Amino acid sequence: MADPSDIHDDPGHFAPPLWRQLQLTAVALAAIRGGVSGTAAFEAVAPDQRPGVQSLGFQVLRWLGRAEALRRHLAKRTPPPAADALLCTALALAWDPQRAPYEPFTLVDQAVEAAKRNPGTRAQASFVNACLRRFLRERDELVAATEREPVAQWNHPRWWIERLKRDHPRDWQRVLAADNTQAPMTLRVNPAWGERPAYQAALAAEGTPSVPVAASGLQLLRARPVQALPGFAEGACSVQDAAAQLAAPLLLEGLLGAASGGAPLRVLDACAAPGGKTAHLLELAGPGAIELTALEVDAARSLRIEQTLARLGLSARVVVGDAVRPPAWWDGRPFDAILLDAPCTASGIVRRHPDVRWLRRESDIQQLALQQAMLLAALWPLVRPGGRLLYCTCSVFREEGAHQIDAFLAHNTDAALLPSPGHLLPQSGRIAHGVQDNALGDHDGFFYALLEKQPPH
Ligand SMILES: C[S@@+](CC[C@H](N)C(=O)[O-])C[C@H]1O[C@@H](n2cnc3c(N)ncnc32)[C@H](O)[C@@H]1O
Repeated sequence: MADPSDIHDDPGHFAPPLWRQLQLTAVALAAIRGGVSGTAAFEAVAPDQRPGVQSLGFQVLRWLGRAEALRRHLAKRTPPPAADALLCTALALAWDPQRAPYEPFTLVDQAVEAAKRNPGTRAQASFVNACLRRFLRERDELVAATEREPVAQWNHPRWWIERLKRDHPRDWQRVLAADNTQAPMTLRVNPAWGERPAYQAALAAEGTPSVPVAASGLQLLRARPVQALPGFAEGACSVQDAAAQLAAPLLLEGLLGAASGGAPLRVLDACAAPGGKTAHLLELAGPGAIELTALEVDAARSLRIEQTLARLGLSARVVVGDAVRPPAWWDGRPFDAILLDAPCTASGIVRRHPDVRWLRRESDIQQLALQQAMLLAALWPLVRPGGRLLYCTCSVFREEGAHQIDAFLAHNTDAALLPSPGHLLPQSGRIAHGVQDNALGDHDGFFYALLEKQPPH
């Protein structure tokens, strides 16, 4: 999937009339309901209109459970998809006056205008008008009537809520609440450019205050387009969530410098695109310290690794291949360290991808867990005795995290679990609110397990 850090719901500079933005937002919602990813749905919007539409769209996706519940109360029969998407768009934006981006009556007026001006919804314009005017009159009663429905209350599918209750009985409510917040923009400073305090000062000089996170990160107090960041095009920094910034140090710390005879460490990044963690491994190791292979099954996505590395002035051996089938791409020499950032449900990065919860099916978890187990089984033989494999996913579900590793350890007696973060739950705000796993403040949900291969007896 796309790099989670690519997306920021930062309102744009140019804004077309609100009715047009609502139309485009509803089109994106209809596409997502049809199975298109949020990234693709918003990329289909013209570039000058995209920031505003994406900002509205993210808000709609965060409150879609509530909007759909309200729509069911307002209309017994589901209207045609285009009209339903527009109705739900307006309801998601207007249901809570505290969070509404415009006055609710303005949103209603403009949604009706949007319905009238689109030939695909014109026939339902008076129906949309009637539903939304009734919503304005009876808002408090309608909202109260939906309050007891978990999907309306938490804005996640029912199965997701149940799964979180089971997986994180103490923290499920906090995780769901965090999922519905807007994630901050977090950067990783490239040490080849300079020290973190120097980059923080450069940002501050341009009016962007920030706070340090993780070992080399900065959390911006106000998001900015990446091209406006000082030195971005020249590789001064990368956009990467604080939890994702743990991967490279976890894998390399203790190994760097301890390698045999000063030879570079042989490192494999097995699921590498778009290359965020590949680049961090190279930055952390410094020139010549590691010999890195970045493997990616998707040829088109592998180009993004090349682009990431070129911008940062780094280099690796980028290989298109399937990690489950090493004979096709492996030279037979064991690796000192392998990063397995496995494909997963992405249930930990819902703040940055609010569409994910609506696109996933519960059966995806099992399917992805099977893929992850196959990747682990295929890559473990490639680790040298005494070497390491770091398994990670951006998922909060235990089947893709702790349960996966428990099963792996039960079947691989030569594997030992080194001290690892385990499940990091997504959290918004700088202050830890008692989610015990978290020590970083504000970050996405991740799972990390660092495995060491025991030398043969
Ligand atoms: C979670 S993303 C990796 C993100 C990346 N590590 C980063 O930090 O920028 C998972 C990647 O694994 C790739 N992938 C999935 N199955 C694979 C396989 N069997 N072999 C190699 N790559 C695979 C996907 O195409 C996707 O690009």
